[in-house]
Amino acid sequence: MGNYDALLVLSFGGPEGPGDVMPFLENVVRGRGVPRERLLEVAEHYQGFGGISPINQQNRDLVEALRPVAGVPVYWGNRNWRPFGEDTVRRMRDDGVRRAAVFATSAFAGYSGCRQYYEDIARISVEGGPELVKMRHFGDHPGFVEAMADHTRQALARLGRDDARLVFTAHSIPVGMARSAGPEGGLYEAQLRRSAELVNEALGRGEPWDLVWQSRSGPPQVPWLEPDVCDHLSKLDAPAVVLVPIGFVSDHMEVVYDLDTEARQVAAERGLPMERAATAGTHPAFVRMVRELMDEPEPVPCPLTCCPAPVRPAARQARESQA
Ligand SMILES: CC1=C(CCC(=O)O)c2cc3nc(cc4[nH]c(cc5[nH]c(cc1n2)c(C)c5CCC(=O)O)c(CCC(=O)O)c4C)C(CCC(=O)O)=C3C
Ligand SMILES: [Fe+2]
Repeated sequence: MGNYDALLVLSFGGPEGPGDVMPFLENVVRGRGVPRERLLEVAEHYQGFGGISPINQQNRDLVEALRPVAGVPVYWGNRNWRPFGEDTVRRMRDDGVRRAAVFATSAFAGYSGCRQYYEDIARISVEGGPELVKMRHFGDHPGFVEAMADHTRQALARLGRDDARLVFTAHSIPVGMARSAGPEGGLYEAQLRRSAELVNEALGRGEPWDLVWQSRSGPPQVPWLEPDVCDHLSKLDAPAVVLVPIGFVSDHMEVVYDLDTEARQVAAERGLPMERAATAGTHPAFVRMVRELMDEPEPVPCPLTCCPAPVRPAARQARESQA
Protein backbone atom coordinates (compact mmCIF):
# COMPACT_ATOMS: atom_id res chain seq x y z
CA MET A 1 0.00 0.00 0.00
CA GLY A 2 1.38 3.30 -1.05
CA ASN A 3 -0.13 5.50 1.68
CA TYR A 4 -0.69 8.53 -0.48
CA ASP A 5 -2.43 11.68 0.71
CA ALA A 6 -3.18 12.93 -2.81
CA LEU A 7 -3.43 11.82 -6.41
CA LEU A 8 -1.82 13.84 -9.21
CA VAL A 9 -3.01 13.27 -12.77
CA LEU A 10 0.02 14.25 -14.84
CA SER A 11 -0.66 14.77 -18.52
CA PHE A 12 0.56 16.24 -21.77
CA GLY A 13 -1.64 19.33 -22.05
CA GLY A 14 -3.13 20.89 -25.16
CA PRO A 15 -4.25 24.29 -26.47
CA GLU A 16 -7.66 25.71 -25.56
CA GLY A 17 -8.00 28.44 -28.16
CA PRO A 18 -6.47 29.64 -31.45
CA GLY A 19 -3.89 31.83 -29.70
CA ASP A 20 -2.62 28.92 -27.61
CA VAL A 21 -1.72 26.70 -30.55
CA MET A 22 1.73 27.96 -31.57
CA PRO A 23 3.05 28.59 -28.03
CA PHE A 24 1.85 25.11 -27.05
CA LEU A 25 3.54 23.50 -30.05
CA GLU A 26 6.74 25.36 -29.31
CA ASN A 27 6.69 23.96 -25.78
CA VAL A 28 6.22 20.44 -27.17
CA VAL A 29 9.02 20.48 -29.71
CA ARG A 30 11.65 22.61 -27.95
CA GLY A 31 15.01 21.05 -28.86
CA ARG A 32 13.33 18.10 -30.62
CA GLY A 33 14.34 18.67 -34.23
CA VAL A 34 10.77 18.63 -35.54
CA PRO A 35 10.75 20.44 -38.91
CA ARG A 36 8.91 23.76 -39.05
CA GLU A 37 6.65 22.52 -41.90
CA ARG A 38 5.45 19.63 -39.74
CA LEU A 39 4.69 22.06 -36.92
CA LEU A 40 2.64 24.32 -39.19
CA GLU A 41 0.77 21.32 -40.52
CA VAL A 42 -0.09 20.14 -37.00
CA ALA A 43 -1.09 23.71 -36.09
CA GLU A 44 -3.66 23.49 -38.91
CA HIS A 45 -5.12 20.32 -37.38
CA TYR A 46 -5.63 22.17 -34.10
CA GLN A 47 -7.02 25.29 -35.82
CA GLY A 48 -9.56 23.07 -37.60
CA PHE A 49 -10.98 22.38 -34.15
CA GLY A 50 -11.04 26.05 -33.11
CA GLY A 51 -7.55 25.73 -31.61
CA ILE A 52 -8.94 23.43 -28.92
CA SER A 53 -7.46 20.02 -28.17
CA PRO A 54 -9.92 17.53 -26.72
CA ILE A 55 -7.30 16.33 -24.21
CA ASN A 56 -7.98 18.95 -21.52
CA GLN A 57 -11.70 18.32 -21.21
CA GLN A 58 -10.94 14.60 -21.18
CA ASN A 59 -8.59 15.16 -18.26
CA ARG A 60 -11.10 17.35 -16.42
CA ASP A 61 -13.68 14.61 -16.85
CA LEU A 62 -11.22 11.99 -15.60
CA VAL A 63 -10.38 14.08 -12.52
CA GLU A 64 -14.10 14.48 -11.73
CA ALA A 65 -14.68 10.75 -12.17
CA LEU A 66 -11.71 9.99 -9.90
CA ARG A 67 -12.76 12.28 -7.03
CA PRO A 68 -15.36 9.94 -5.53
CA VAL A 69 -13.15 6.83 -5.80
CA ALA A 70 -9.62 8.12 -5.12
CA GLY A 71 -10.17 8.51 -1.39
CA VAL A 72 -7.75 11.49 -1.40
CA PRO A 73 -7.79 14.93 -3.07
CA VAL A 74 -7.18 14.78 -6.83
CA TYR A 75 -4.95 17.31 -8.64
CA TRP A 76 -4.16 17.80 -12.32
CA GLY A 77 -1.10 19.26 -14.05
CA ASN A 78 0.51 19.12 -17.50
CA ARG A 79 3.88 19.09 -19.20
CA ASN A 80 3.17 21.48 -22.06
CA TRP A 81 0.20 23.67 -21.19
CA ARG A 82 -1.89 25.17 -18.39
CA PRO A 83 -2.43 24.01 -15.77
CA PHE A 84 1.34 23.42 -15.70
CA GLY A 85 2.61 20.68 -13.38
CA GLU A 86 4.94 23.23 -11.74
CA ASP A 87 1.99 25.35 -10.58
CA THR A 88 -0.06 22.36 -9.46
CA VAL A 89 2.76 20.98 -7.31
CA ARG A 90 3.22 24.34 -5.58
CA ARG A 91 -0.49 24.32 -4.79
CA MET A 92 -0.16 20.79 -3.41
CA ARG A 93 2.70 21.95 -1.21
CA ASP A 94 0.59 24.88 0.08
CA ASP A 95 -2.23 22.41 0.79
CA GLY A 96 0.17 20.36 2.91
CA VAL A 97 0.36 17.29 0.66
CA ARG A 98 3.24 14.99 1.74
CA ARG A 99 3.19 12.09 -0.65
CA ALA A 100 1.21 11.88 -3.87
CA ALA A 101 0.55 9.04 -6.27
CA VAL A 102 1.23 10.21 -9.84
CA PHE A 103 -0.99 8.85 -12.58
CA ALA A 104 0.69 9.71 -15.90
CA THR A 105 -1.85 9.58 -18.72
CA SER A 106 0.21 7.22 -20.80
CA ALA A 107 0.08 3.46 -20.40
CA PHE A 108 3.30 2.24 -21.99
CA ALA A 109 7.08 2.19 -21.76
CA GLY A 110 9.30 4.45 -23.85
CA TYR A 111 10.75 7.92 -23.72
CA SER A 112 7.59 9.96 -24.49
CA GLY A 113 5.17 7.86 -22.46
CA CYS A 114 7.33 7.02 -19.45
CA ARG A 115 10.83 8.49 -19.07
CA GLN A 116 9.65 11.99 -19.96
CA TYR A 117 7.14 11.79 -17.09
CA TYR A 118 9.99 10.94 -14.69
CA GLU A 119 11.79 14.00 -16.07
CA ASP A 120 8.65 16.07 -15.48
CA ILE A 121 8.44 14.81 -11.89
CA ALA A 122 12.07 15.77 -11.24
CA ARG A 123 11.53 19.21 -12.77
CA ILE A 124 8.30 20.09 -10.95
CA SER A 125 9.26 18.73 -7.51
CA VAL A 126 9.79 21.51 -4.96
CA GLU A 127 11.45 21.92 -1.57
CA GLY A 128 8.89 21.25 1.16
CA GLY A 129 6.47 19.91 -1.43
CA PRO A 130 5.06 16.41 -1.83
CA GLU A 131 7.08 13.36 -2.72
CA LEU A 132 5.78 12.29 -6.14
CA VAL A 133 5.50 8.55 -6.77
CA LYS A 134 4.82 7.52 -10.36
CA MET A 135 2.44 4.57 -10.80
CA ARG A 136 3.43 1.71 -13.08
CA HIS A 137 2.70 1.09 -16.77
CA PHE A 138 -0.88 -0.15 -16.95
CA GLY A 139 -1.54 -1.38 -20.50
CA ASP A 140 -2.00 -4.93 -19.19
CA HIS A 141 -4.18 -3.96 -16.22
CA PRO A 142 -7.60 -5.71 -16.29
CA GLY A 143 -9.33 -2.32 -15.87
CA PHE A 144 -7.71 -0.84 -18.99
CA VAL A 145 -8.28 -4.05 -20.94
CA GLU A 146 -11.95 -4.19 -19.91
CA ALA A 147 -12.52 -0.56 -20.90
CA MET A 148 -10.94 -1.09 -24.33
CA ALA A 149 -12.72 -4.40 -24.86
CA ASP A 150 -16.08 -2.81 -23.99
CA HIS A 151 -15.50 0.08 -26.36
CA THR A 152 -14.39 -2.27 -29.14
CA ARG A 153 -17.52 -4.38 -28.63
CA GLN A 154 -19.62 -1.20 -28.94
CA ALA A 155 -17.82 -0.24 -32.16
CA LEU A 156 -18.47 -3.71 -33.62
CA ALA A 157 -22.14 -3.32 -32.66
CA ARG A 158 -22.34 0.10 -34.36
CA LEU A 159 -20.87 -1.47 -37.46
CA GLY A 160 -23.47 -4.20 -37.12
CA ARG A 161 -21.07 -6.97 -38.11
CA ASP A 162 -18.74 -9.42 -36.44
CA ASP A 163 -16.37 -10.02 -39.34
CA ALA A 164 -14.61 -6.67 -39.02
CA ARG A 165 -10.83 -6.69 -38.72
CA LEU A 166 -9.53 -5.18 -35.48
CA VAL A 167 -6.75 -2.71 -36.27
CA PHE A 168 -5.05 -1.49 -33.11
CA THR A 169 -3.18 1.81 -33.39
CA ALA A 170 -0.56 3.58 -31.32
CA HIS A 171 1.65 6.63 -31.73
CA SER A 172 4.59 5.89 -33.97
CA ILE A 173 7.99 6.65 -32.45
CA PRO A 174 11.48 6.73 -33.94
CA VAL A 175 12.87 3.21 -34.46
CA GLY A 176 15.84 4.07 -32.21
CA MET A 177 13.47 5.11 -29.43
CA ALA A 178 11.53 1.85 -29.83
CA ARG A 179 14.77 -0.14 -29.58
CA SER A 180 15.79 1.53 -26.31
CA ALA A 181 12.36 1.29 -24.65
CA GLY A 182 12.52 -0.65 -21.38
CA PRO A 183 15.45 -2.32 -19.59
CA GLU A 184 15.96 -4.88 -22.38
CA GLY A 185 14.67 -2.75 -25.25
CA GLY A 186 11.61 -3.13 -27.48
CA LEU A 187 9.22 -2.76 -24.56
CA TYR A 188 6.91 -0.12 -26.11
CA GLU A 189 5.98 -2.42 -28.97
CA ALA A 190 5.92 -5.56 -26.81
CA GLN A 191 3.55 -3.99 -24.27
CA LEU A 192 1.25 -2.71 -27.01
CA ARG A 193 1.10 -6.20 -28.59
CA ARG A 194 0.30 -7.71 -25.21
CA SER A 195 -2.51 -5.20 -24.57
CA ALA A 196 -4.00 -5.84 -27.99
CA GLU A 197 -3.81 -9.57 -27.36
CA LEU A 198 -5.56 -9.18 -23.99
CA VAL A 199 -8.35 -7.09 -25.54
CA ASN A 200 -8.83 -9.78 -28.20
CA GLU A 201 -8.98 -12.47 -25.54
CA ALA A 202 -11.49 -10.45 -23.51
CA LEU A 203 -13.65 -10.27 -26.63
CA GLY A 204 -13.29 -14.01 -27.19
CA ARG A 205 -12.02 -13.43 -30.72
CA GLY A 206 -9.64 -15.82 -32.43
CA GLU A 207 -9.40 -13.85 -35.66
CA PRO A 208 -6.17 -12.19 -36.78
CA TRP A 209 -5.68 -8.55 -35.86
CA ASP A 210 -3.10 -5.87 -36.63
CA LEU A 211 -1.04 -3.37 -34.70
CA VAL A 212 -0.13 -0.31 -36.76
CA TRP A 213 1.22 3.18 -36.13
CA GLN A 214 0.00 6.72 -36.54
CA SER A 215 0.93 10.37 -36.19
CA ARG A 216 4.53 10.14 -37.38
CA SER A 217 6.54 13.28 -36.75
CA GLY A 218 10.22 14.22 -36.83
CA PRO A 219 12.60 14.81 -39.73
CA PRO A 220 11.97 12.55 -42.75
CA GLN A 221 15.47 11.00 -42.71
CA VAL A 222 14.81 9.44 -39.28
CA PRO A 223 13.03 6.04 -39.48
CA TRP A 224 9.86 5.65 -37.38
CA LEU A 225 7.75 2.56 -36.66
CA GLU A 226 5.70 1.39 -39.65
CA PRO A 227 3.26 0.66 -41.22
CA ASP A 228 1.26 3.85 -40.90
CA VAL A 229 -2.45 3.33 -40.28
CA CYS A 230 -3.45 5.09 -43.52
CA ASP A 231 -1.07 2.99 -45.66
CA HIS A 232 -2.36 -0.09 -43.90
CA LEU A 233 -6.01 0.78 -44.58
CA SER A 234 -5.26 1.55 -48.21
CA LYS A 235 -4.05 -2.05 -48.75
CA LEU A 236 -5.96 -4.07 -46.17
CA ASP A 237 -8.02 -6.98 -47.48
CA ALA A 238 -10.93 -7.11 -45.01
CA PRO A 239 -14.72 -6.69 -45.20
CA ALA A 240 -14.78 -3.96 -42.53
CA VAL A 241 -12.54 -2.41 -39.89
CA VAL A 242 -12.68 -1.32 -36.28
CA LEU A 243 -9.83 1.00 -35.35
CA VAL A 244 -8.83 0.53 -31.72
CA PRO A 245 -6.62 3.37 -30.42
CA ILE A 246 -4.97 1.22 -27.77
CA GLY A 247 -2.00 3.61 -27.49
CA PHE A 248 -4.07 6.57 -26.24
CA VAL A 249 -5.95 6.70 -22.95
CA SER A 250 -8.31 9.47 -24.03
CA ASP A 251 -9.32 11.44 -27.12
CA HIS A 252 -6.30 13.40 -28.23
CA MET A 253 -5.85 15.44 -31.37
CA GLU A 254 -4.09 12.37 -32.82
CA VAL A 255 -7.33 10.43 -32.39
CA VAL A 256 -9.86 12.99 -33.58
CA TYR A 257 -7.72 14.18 -36.50
CA ASP A 258 -5.37 11.39 -37.57
CA LEU A 259 -7.98 8.64 -37.12
CA ASP A 260 -11.42 10.25 -37.32
CA THR A 261 -10.48 12.56 -40.17
CA GLU A 262 -7.51 11.15 -42.15
CA ALA A 263 -7.90 7.40 -41.67
CA ARG A 264 -11.67 7.67 -42.04
CA GLN A 265 -11.21 9.30 -45.41
CA VAL A 266 -8.89 6.53 -46.62
CA ALA A 267 -11.47 3.92 -45.60
CA ALA A 268 -14.29 5.89 -47.22
CA GLU A 269 -12.38 6.16 -50.51
CA ARG A 270 -12.10 2.36 -50.58
CA GLY A 271 -15.72 1.83 -49.54
CA LEU A 272 -14.42 0.05 -46.45
CA PRO A 273 -16.91 0.22 -43.55
CA MET A 274 -15.05 1.52 -40.51
CA GLU A 275 -15.74 2.44 -36.90
CA ARG A 276 -13.34 3.81 -34.33
CA ALA A 277 -13.53 2.40 -30.82
CA ALA A 278 -13.73 4.97 -28.02
CA THR A 279 -10.64 5.55 -25.91
CA ALA A 280 -10.61 4.46 -22.24
CA GLY A 281 -11.62 8.01 -21.18
CA THR A 282 -13.82 7.75 -18.08
CA HIS A 283 -14.93 4.15 -18.47
CA PRO A 284 -15.76 2.94 -14.92
CA ALA A 285 -13.29 0.04 -15.14
CA PHE A 286 -10.52 2.45 -16.14
CA VAL A 287 -11.38 4.86 -13.31
CA ARG A 288 -11.40 1.96 -10.84
CA MET A 289 -8.01 0.89 -12.17
CA VAL A 290 -6.40 4.14 -11.02
CA ARG A 291 -7.59 3.52 -7.47
CA GLU A 292 -6.33 -0.09 -7.70
CA LEU A 293 -2.89 1.09 -8.84
CA MET A 294 -2.72 3.27 -5.72
CA ASP A 295 -3.39 0.17 -3.59
CA GLU A 296 -0.57 -1.84 -5.17
CA PRO A 297 2.82 -2.07 -3.45
CA GLU A 298 4.85 1.01 -4.31
CA PRO A 299 6.11 0.56 -7.87
CA VAL A 300 9.80 0.06 -8.51
CA PRO A 301 10.90 3.06 -10.59
CA CYS A 302 12.20 2.26 -14.06
CA PRO A 303 16.00 1.95 -14.12
CA LEU A 304 17.65 5.16 -15.26
CA THR A 305 19.23 3.31 -18.16
CA CYS A 306 15.95 2.54 -19.91
CA CYS A 307 14.07 4.74 -22.36
CA PRO A 308 16.87 7.32 -22.60
CA ALA A 309 16.12 10.68 -24.19
CA PRO A 310 17.03 10.28 -27.86
CA VAL A 311 20.03 12.16 -29.18
CA ARG A 312 18.29 14.89 -31.13
CA PRO A 313 19.66 16.44 -34.30
CA ALA A 314 20.09 19.75 -32.43
CA ALA A 315 22.02 18.12 -29.59
CA ARG A 316 24.14 16.11 -32.02
CA GLN A 317 25.05 19.23 -33.98
CA ALA A 318 26.09 21.02 -30.78
CA ARG A 319 28.24 18.04 -29.75
CA GLU A 320 29.90 17.74 -33.13
CA SER A 321 30.71 21.43 -33.31
CA GLN A 322 32.36 21.12 -29.87
CA ALA A 323 34.49 18.13 -30.92
C1 LIG B 1 4.53 7.85 -27.87
C2 LIG B 1 3.86 9.20 -27.87
C3 LIG B 1 2.65 9.51 -27.29
C4 LIG B 1 1.69 8.52 -26.65
C5 LIG B 1 1.73 8.46 -25.22
C6 LIG B 1 0.82 9.48 -24.59
O1 LIG B 1 -0.38 9.42 -24.80
O2 LIG B 1 1.33 10.35 -23.89
C7 LIG B 1 2.43 10.91 -27.51
C8 LIG B 1 1.33 11.65 -27.02
C9 LIG B 1 0.96 12.94 -27.40
N1 LIG B 1 1.56 13.73 -28.34
C10 LIG B 1 0.87 14.92 -28.43
C11 LIG B 1 1.19 15.97 -29.27
C12 LIG B 1 2.36 16.08 -30.01
N2 LIG B 1 3.38 15.15 -30.10
C13 LIG B 1 4.38 15.62 -30.93
C14 LIG B 1 5.57 14.98 -31.25
C15 LIG B 1 5.98 13.70 -30.84
N3 LIG B 1 5.21 12.77 -30.14
C16 LIG B 1 5.96 11.64 -29.89
C17 LIG B 1 5.55 10.49 -29.21
C18 LIG B 1 4.36 10.39 -28.48
N4 LIG B 1 3.47 11.41 -28.24
C19 LIG B 1 7.24 11.84 -30.50
C20 LIG B 1 8.36 10.85 -30.45
C21 LIG B 1 7.24 13.11 -31.08
C22 LIG B 1 8.37 13.78 -31.81
C23 LIG B 1 8.99 14.86 -30.99
C24 LIG B 1 9.64 14.30 -29.76
O3 LIG B 1 10.60 13.55 -29.91
O4 LIG B 1 9.16 14.60 -28.65
C25 LIG B 1 3.99 16.93 -31.39
C26 LIG B 1 4.83 17.83 -32.28
C27 LIG B 1 4.20 17.98 -33.60
C28 LIG B 1 4.13 16.68 -34.35
O5 LIG B 1 5.10 16.40 -35.03
O6 LIG B 1 3.15 15.98 -34.23
C29 LIG B 1 2.73 17.19 -30.82
C30 LIG B 1 1.87 18.43 -31.02
C31 LIG B 1 -0.23 14.89 -27.49
C32 LIG B 1 -1.27 16.00 -27.28
C33 LIG B 1 -2.37 15.76 -28.24
C34 LIG B 1 -3.54 16.69 -28.06
O7 LIG B 1 -3.38 17.90 -28.07
O8 LIG B 1 -4.66 16.17 -27.96
C35 LIG B 1 -0.16 13.68 -26.86
C36 LIG B 1 -1.07 13.16 -25.76
FE1 LIG C 1 3.32 13.21 -29.31
